[in-house]
Amino acid sequence: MLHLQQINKIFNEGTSDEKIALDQINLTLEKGDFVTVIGSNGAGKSTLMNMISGVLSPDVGKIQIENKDVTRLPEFKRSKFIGRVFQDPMAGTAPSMTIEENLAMAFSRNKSRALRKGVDKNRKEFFKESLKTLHLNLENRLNAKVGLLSGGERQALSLLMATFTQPSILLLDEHTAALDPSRARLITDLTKELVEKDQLTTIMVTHNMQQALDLGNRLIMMDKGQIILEVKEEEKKKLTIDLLMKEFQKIRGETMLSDKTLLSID
Ligand SMILES: Nc1ncnc2c1ncn2[C@@H]1O[C@H](COP(=O)(O)OP(=O)(O)OP(=O)(O)O)[C@@H](O)[C@H]1O
Repeated sequence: MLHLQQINKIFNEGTSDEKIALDQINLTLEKGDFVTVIGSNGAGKSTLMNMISGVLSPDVGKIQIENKDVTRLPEFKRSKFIGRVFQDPMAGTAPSMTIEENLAMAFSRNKSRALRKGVDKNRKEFFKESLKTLHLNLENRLNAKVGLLSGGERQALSLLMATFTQPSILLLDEHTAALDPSRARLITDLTKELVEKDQLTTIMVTHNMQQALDLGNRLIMMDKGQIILEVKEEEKKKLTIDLLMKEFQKIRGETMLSDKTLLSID
């Protein structure tokens, strides 16, 4: 479904600004896997998302989506495989267009898949039915300009637009971080519902550990461009924030120890 093989990304290579953003990343997601990604600032989480969506290409390594090698496929050609929701509620929708126009735009981006589902003829009905799943009464506001919606409503719409054509991969990039707690909860619940409904293969970056534990069947922790911890299924269900913190501490402790070792060698 998604296969990342030996992905490396170095920014400003060979300069004093050199930064290894991704270091030998190997990751395979099966259909329906929902992976939450945590890690400290600068760990490489956004770079990983940009690599999968095609915003960036790897220096070394291979990316496959649905068994197709997309490593050198530009973002606009990859978009038919990918749905993405960003942190900023303003990023995923066009404010001067109506809800219906926004949905139509998202729909046509992934038309071939959607057409196969035979929904093109009854598009308006399909949009309304899809909007109902948000429980925000937006199905009765098809002609409202999206710029008039609240942040939470816009983020819910972005989530719907990213998912309703059933992308091969759904990327959620701290998509609840800019919302107040009650709206964040609403979007978290919606995410769970929409992803489970269609068994979408999903990667979600979050700084909220509880959210990382509550959602998904897998969790990865990144640090300094590497995946340093992977937890799956039953093991993930048993995880707590405390355990995660201890694990994080342990791993970072080891890292600090090796830094000290290096310093002492110097
Ligand atoms: N375009 C770029 N040019 C130079 N360095 C970059 C670029 N993008 C990212 N980096 C660096 O690569 C490293 C990984 O960055 P990335 O944004 O992927 O981290 P992150 O885990 O998403 O962090 P955060 O949680 O703070 O958003 C960081 O050290 C960052 O400064």
